[in-house]
Amino acid sequence: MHLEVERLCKLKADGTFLFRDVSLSLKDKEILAISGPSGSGKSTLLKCIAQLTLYEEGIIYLNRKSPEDYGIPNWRTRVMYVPQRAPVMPGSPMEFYQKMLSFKHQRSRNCHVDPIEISQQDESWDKEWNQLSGGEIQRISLAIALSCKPDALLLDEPTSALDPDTCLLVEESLKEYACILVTHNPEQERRIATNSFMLRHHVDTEDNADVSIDN
Ligand SMILES: Nc1ncnc2c1ncn2[C@@H]1O[C@H](COP(=O)(O)OP(=O)(O)OP(=O)(O)O)[C@@H](O)[C@H]1O
Repeated sequence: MHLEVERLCKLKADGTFLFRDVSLSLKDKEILAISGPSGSGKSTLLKCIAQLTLYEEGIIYLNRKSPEDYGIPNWRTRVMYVPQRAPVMPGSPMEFYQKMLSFKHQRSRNCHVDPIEISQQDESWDKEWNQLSGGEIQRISLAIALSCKPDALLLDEPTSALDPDTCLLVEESLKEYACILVTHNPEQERRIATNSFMLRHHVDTEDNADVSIDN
């Protein structure tokens, strides 16, 4: 697996750069940590890579194929974004998971593992989403994503609502995957990141690239 991002640029609504010329590379079992101040564009960067948000310039490849080569729905099952907070949804996590499995692009991948086993919390799966704690929602959302075995996981502060012990458990489980992970926790970055960068507020001077990481 090789995910490559080359010179990705994203403009804000006012026409100035949110970030400019971000380049990065991710391979199997690597964890790339992204830190940086609030509003510097970390979540937006992940959403651009997942093809959930448009960007102005740049190219993204998975195994040398573009999102268009895969088709966007297929790309999103392979390069999967997990938001910091799951949107409020009706029903239970199990209903959500069953529905997700019925989507053509998930069905065709046919490589799911049991998310209940991954989450190690049987009792939460049949409750309504709105009866779960922030930490329970975070663990279940991550377990659903891991169970789909995406090629790359794009994780937006995946442990921000977890207690320290659960956080360490989740970190251990991530080491098997290729992840780009947004974190505000320098200790977490030290514990699990194989590579890292800080996204700062963009200063618009000539040829001012924000990040370039090449493995
Ligand atoms: N699709 C979009 N197009 C243009 N600008 C956007 C888009 N989505 C978000 N933004 C703007 O980009 C800025 C950065 O938002 P983003 O959520 O990416 O920051 P962040 O670094 O993840 O912040 P935090 O650490 O607080 O979560 C915000 O000002 C937001 O309004």
